[in-house]
Amino acid sequence: MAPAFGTLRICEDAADLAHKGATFLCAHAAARSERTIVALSGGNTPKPLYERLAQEPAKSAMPWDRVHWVLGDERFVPPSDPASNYGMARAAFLDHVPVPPENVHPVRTEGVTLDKAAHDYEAMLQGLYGADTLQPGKPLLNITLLGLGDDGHTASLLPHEPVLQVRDRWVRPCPRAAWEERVTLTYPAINASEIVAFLVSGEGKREILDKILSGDDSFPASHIRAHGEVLWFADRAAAGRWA
Ligand SMILES: O=C1O[C@H](COP(=O)(O)O)[C@@H](O)[C@H](O)[C@H]1O
Repeated sequence: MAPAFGTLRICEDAADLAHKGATFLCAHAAARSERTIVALSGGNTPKPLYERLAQEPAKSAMPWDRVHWVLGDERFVPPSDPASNYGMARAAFLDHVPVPPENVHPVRTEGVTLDKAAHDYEAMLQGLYGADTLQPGKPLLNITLLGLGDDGHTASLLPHEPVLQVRDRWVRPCPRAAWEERVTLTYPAINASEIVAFLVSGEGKREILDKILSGDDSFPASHIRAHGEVLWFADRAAAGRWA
């Protein structure tokens, strides 16, 4: 049985998922002679993968000087807050690797309004892209890592939120999110990725992953696509009958 979209990469467990994800990221970036832009996901699942990036062999394999790191979404809290996606990525790997500071692009969450944070992040992405309009065939992001919430959300594309309807902006604030305020990349921005890699781990994600792979299109994550390929890195606990 083939997934409704994308390709499954089955991993034995969470540790194997972190290993395979980090290996994939390093290999892809190392194979490119030009700049690679990686969008990081937040939440709990990617942390072990990020920690791998700060360890050998990934630390030496990653061409740090030509990889840029952006956030797929961010909680509107200071980096020191445990909920901060940037704070988590820093603690897990960015503070421990030879990445040039100008290659790291956090969402500003202090001293600005939520709207301005989203506006400025969009402007930053447009600067990286070199245009304020997405061009057919020219990806905005090279690799976008995404998680999968048990409600089917991904990035901060939360079920029933107005941001799901946005087609003309790359970054939007999420003022009415179910949890804390957030900033998120929109469908047009995420779907302008060369590769999207979902990271899905644990039995708690089995039901939602099964629904999405089976073609249920009622969830935010069901509408993610890529210029190139969508990969599902899923451990056996999450993949269930798909493994
Ligand atoms: O893509 C994402 O997905 C997660 C789901 O997180 P997890 O903790 O269940 O792995 C989401 O909340 C996060 O902000 C986002 O980047």
